[in-house]
Order: sequence, then C-alpha cells, then structure tokens
Amino acid sequence: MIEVKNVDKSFDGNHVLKSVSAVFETGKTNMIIGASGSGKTVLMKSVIGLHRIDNGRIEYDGRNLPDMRMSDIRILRREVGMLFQGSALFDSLSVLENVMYPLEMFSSTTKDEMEARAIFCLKHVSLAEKSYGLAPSEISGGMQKRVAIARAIALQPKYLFCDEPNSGLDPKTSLIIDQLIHEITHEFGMTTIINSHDMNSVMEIGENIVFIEKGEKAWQGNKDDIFHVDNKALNDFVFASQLFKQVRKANQ
Ligand SMILES: Nc1ncnc2c1ncn2[C@@H]1O[C@H](COP(=O)(O)OP(=O)(O)OP(=O)(O)O)[C@@H](O)[C@H]1O
Repeated sequence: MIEVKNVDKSFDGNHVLKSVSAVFETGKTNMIIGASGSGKTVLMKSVIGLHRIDNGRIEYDGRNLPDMRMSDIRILRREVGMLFQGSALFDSLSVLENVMYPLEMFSSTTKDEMEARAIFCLKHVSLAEKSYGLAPSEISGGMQKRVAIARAIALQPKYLFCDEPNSGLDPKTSLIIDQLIHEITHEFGMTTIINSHDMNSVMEIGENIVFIEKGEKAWQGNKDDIFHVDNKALNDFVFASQLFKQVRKANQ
C-alpha cells in the first residue's frame, strides 16, 4: 500500500499539489484521473520520488520516502516497476534483451537464470516465442506495450507505475492491455498506480480512483461508485461524452 498524506508541491510559487492525501491499495489497479494540468503527473512523479515534495508524507508500506536514506531509496527502487508512455524500449536490443535489461542492471543471478525469468515474463504477457529475437521496431504497438509490461515486472516489483499505458493504442488493444495490467496486479499482489485520461480504462479497471481537481483530491472511490457521485467537476470530467452520459443513465 502507498499512502500519500497532506502532500504539497509548488514550482516557483505555483502551488500545484495542495495538501493531497490518498491511499493506493495493494493488489488493486489504482488510478489517478483529472483534467489536463490538474496535477496528476506531478502527483505520480512525487510518489515515485522524481519531485521532492514541500510537505507531507509518501509512505511505501509505512516507509516514508522523504525520510529515506540513499541506501534505503536504492532498495525501494528495486521494488518499483515502471511502464512509460510510448513503451520506451531500446531499439538496439531484441525483445528478449529488453526484458533482460533490468535484470542485468539490478540482479546478481546467472545469465541463464535471467533469460529464464525474461522468458517467463514474456510468456506471462502472451508474447509468442518467435518475436523474442526481433527488434521493437519490428513488432506492433500493442506487442511493444506487452514487452514493456514484461520488462516492468521482470524484477518482481511490489509497486507498478503506469503513465498513460494506452496512449497510441486502438480501443481494442487498449482494453487488452488494461486487462493484462489488471490481471498481473492481482496475480502478483502489486500496488499498481495508473495515470490515465482514458475513461474506458477507468470504467474497466478502476478499482480505486483518485480524482484530482486543480491540485486537490476532489474524490476517491471505485468504478461503480462513480455513477452515483454528486460532484460536478468529476461528473463533467468523466461523463463529458454522450456515450458515457448514456452509460451513466443506464446505471442509475
Ligand atoms: N517541472 C515543472 N516545473 C514547473 N511547473 C511544472 C512542472 N511540472 C508540472 N508543472 C506544472 O504543474 C501543473 C500540473 O501539471 P501536470 O503535468 O501534473 O498536469 P497533468 O494533470 O498531468 O496534465 P496532463 O493530463 O495534460 O498531462 C501545470 O500547471 C504545470 O505547468
């Protein structure tokens, strides 16, 4: 579990996060949603430790990140997996080598064990063996995303961060990737945090949703609660399209 408590973050007098408190639960797909510029990315980067916060606590199962020594931060880094927008694979490496990369960087197992682990992860995301020797540029965007997920889970992370995991994917592939993230989160008991604009994803896998409005946490709940919320900003954001308005009507 990751608990964010009264977090403030400003940039040159621009108060971006205003006393944000939220709980991201273990074994669940936790989502951060909100309008453009509301502070989602700053919140996620603050939780990861890429931004130094001004005030507050960020507790990884009770370990407060701002208080940690460098040696503890190194330990924590190994417990964190990241899935970036656009996959961020190395094109000079094959699919298999991409997944082995974090193992080579951070684990001290033998080459054979690393390869076995990488293959296990690639199988887990249902990538066919014939793709293992290909370069990322030789496979589709959806397959690249699978490789990126396999790489993110290679070190058996306790915490998984996903920044816009569906960007650039068609709706059907997005759904498959969402379900994959959801499945591995449950299977491996990870605390997964997803930064997303995609309302399909929210409705599909939003087990714990944190809505940020102008730097404040305006609501927290799940995909079923969201249909019955009396919060104008949240309703305007989630049910902006005619399609989602109809979905809400059908659920009320
Ligand atoms: N490194 C930075 N330095 C200064 N200001 C920043 C920095 N990062 C973000 N901001 C400001 O913080 C505010 C929130 O930005 P953030 O990127 O968190 O929004 P967001 O909700 O993720 O938006 P989007 O959905 O468009 O990505 C914006 O006003 C932005 O200009």
